[in-house]
Amino acid sequence: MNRAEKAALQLRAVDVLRMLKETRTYDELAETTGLPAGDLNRYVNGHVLPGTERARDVVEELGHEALSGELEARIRVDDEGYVDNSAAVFDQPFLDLVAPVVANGFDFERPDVVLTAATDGITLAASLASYYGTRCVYAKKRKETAVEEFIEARERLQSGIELTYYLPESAIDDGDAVLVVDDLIRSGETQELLLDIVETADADAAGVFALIAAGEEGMQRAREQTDAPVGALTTVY
Ligand SMILES: Nc1ncnc2[nH]cnc12
Repeated sequence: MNRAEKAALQLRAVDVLRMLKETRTYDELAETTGLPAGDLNRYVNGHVLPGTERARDVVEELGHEALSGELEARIRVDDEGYVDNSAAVFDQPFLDLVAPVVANGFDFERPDVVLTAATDGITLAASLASYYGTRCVYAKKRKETAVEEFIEARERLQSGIELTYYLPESAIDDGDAVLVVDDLIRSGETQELLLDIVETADADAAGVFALIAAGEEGMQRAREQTDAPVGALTTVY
């Protein structure tokens, strides 16, 4: 971790503690975290920053659990198993808390680019890209105007419909480490297309991440396609 990442981690730990503090007293927060109430008070009030190790523990362990809980509280699954996650993907401050937890808790290689597919993954990808200080790029189902060269990935879906995603060729360089992210992974079809784009670009996958895994199928499919870590913050059904 470089100095800027350490500072970002310390600030994110404060964000996580502030989130937890909203529903707890300092004594309860001390119990949850195992840290002294006096220190917590100074962190939450912004007078002192937690050291790097403490910050890492807060973000990786507490953050992960707390954010999975927050995410679960924000999503609704309908009778047919479809997920309404608008309360998560429309909430940029929430996603800004997710980014350091993802960056520190999933063994992903440090990416040069964060890649998603338009549209619902974009806010998450933007948070992650901002945390890592990298580009955020997204493939679309149509060719953007005035771009001359595209990387294309085409697939026939389970439904029989052919789907093509297009990414401007300049978005990913040879040898880039690319973190593939999306709000939701279910069949794994979108992730497969995005991983195809990474391969066509002669780049390397740094990992595959989704906020929500709807079942295990998509995660499994992604694992078959890449050796990079594949993870989700929460799994429904
Ligand atoms: N919102 C959603 N819920 C469940 N499966 C999906 N596949 C694509 N979008 C989905």
